[in-house]
Amino acid sequence: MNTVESNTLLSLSDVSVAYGSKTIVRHVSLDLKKGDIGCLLGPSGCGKSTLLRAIAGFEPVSTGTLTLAGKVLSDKHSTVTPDQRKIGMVFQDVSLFPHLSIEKNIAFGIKSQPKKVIQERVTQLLALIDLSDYAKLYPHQISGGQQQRVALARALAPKPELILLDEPFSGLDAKLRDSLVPHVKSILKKEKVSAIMVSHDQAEAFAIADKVAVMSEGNIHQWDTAFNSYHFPASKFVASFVGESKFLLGKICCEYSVETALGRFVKKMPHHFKAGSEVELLVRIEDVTYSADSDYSGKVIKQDFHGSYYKYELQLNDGSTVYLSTNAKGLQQYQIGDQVPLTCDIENVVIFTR
Ligand SMILES: Nc1ncnc2c1ncn2[C@@H]1O[C@H](COP(=O)(O)OP(=O)(O)OP(=O)(O)O)[C@@H](O)[C@H]1O
Repeated sequence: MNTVESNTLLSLSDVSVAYGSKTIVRHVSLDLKKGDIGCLLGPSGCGKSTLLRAIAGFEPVSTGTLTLAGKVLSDKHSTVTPDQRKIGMVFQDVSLFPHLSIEKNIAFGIKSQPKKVIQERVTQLLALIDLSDYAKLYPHQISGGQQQRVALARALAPKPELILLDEPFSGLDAKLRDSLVPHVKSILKKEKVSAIMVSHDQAEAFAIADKVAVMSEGNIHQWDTAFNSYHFPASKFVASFVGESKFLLGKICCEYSVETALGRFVKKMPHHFKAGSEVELLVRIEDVTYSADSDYSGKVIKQDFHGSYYKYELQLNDGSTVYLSTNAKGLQQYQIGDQVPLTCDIENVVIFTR
C-alpha cells in the first residue's frame, strides 16, 4: 500500500444515491485524508445531505463503493448499519436530551464503559469545548452555541473515526457562527478526528475545511482546497458559486491571450482554445478598480450598500457586466447611469467556453 492510500480515511468511488427512481447523487468520487476536514458545499437541494446520509449509512448506495479506513461500508451488495460504522453525527437542530445534564449528554454514547473511563473522557471533552463549569447544568440553561459544542462533544465521546456535521451552524446568528466555526475547527483538530461537514455558505466552508467539494445537481464539480476552488475553479459553476464574480465576453487571440471589452488578458500558461473562439472570462469583484485615466468604462446599473463597502454592477459596451466595490467611507460614490472609468487586473486568467 502506498503513502497516499494509507493516509486515506474515507473513500468514495463512483457513489450514486437514489430515492426510488430519482437519482440524487451522481457518480461521486473523493478521498478524505486522516485528520482532514472536508466540506460538501452547494446550493439547496443539490444532494449534500443525501450524500452525508449515505456516508452515515442511513441511505443505501445505488452504484459505487464507500470505504472507511479500508473497510467497505456500502456497495451495491452490502451495507454496514449506521451503529456499526464508527461515525459520529452532529445535526443542525442540536437535539440534546433535555432531561439529562450536560455531562450525562456527553456520556450518552459511552455509558457502557467503566465509570472511571467515562469520567475521564467527559472531563477531557468538557475542557476541550470550554464548558468545564457547566457539567451539571441542563441543555435549556445554556446558549445555542454552547449546546452545539455539547452536541459535538457527545458525538466525539466514543472516539469515532469520522464525524459528520449537517449544517451545524445554520440555526445560529452570524456573529455567533463567526466565533463558533474556528472553535469547532480547533476542537476537531485537537481530537485529530476527520470530519465531513455540509454547508451552503462559502465563508463557513472556507473557514473550516481542508478540502471543499463544490456540488450542484448531485455532481461534485471540484474536490480541492478552498484556495484552488477560488483561484482555479474547475467549472463555470464553481467559478460563479464561490466568490462574487461575473463573466466577460471574450474572443481568443492566440494561445495565451483573450480580447474583451476591458482589454486584452494574457494567461501564464497556454489555454486550449482555438484562435477566434468565443469564450467567457472570469472577473472577480476584487479584479476591477476605479481608474480615472482608463480608456475603459462601465455604466452603473445596480448599487448595493454593504455597510463597509458599496457594491456596483457595471455594464460594459458589449453588454457584459462586472462588479466593482468601493470603500463606503470614500467620497467617490456613483449613481445609477453614471459612467465609471475602470481597469481590470486579473492574477489568474480563467476562461470558459461560451
Ligand atoms: N427522503 C427523501 N425522499 C425523496 N426525495 C428526497 C428525500 N430527501 C431528499 N430528497 C430530495 O433530494 C434532493 C436533495 O436533497 P438534499 O436534502 O440531499 O439536498 P441538500 O443539498 O442537502 O439541500 P439543503 O441545503 O436544502 O438541505 C431534493 O430534491 C430533495 O427533495
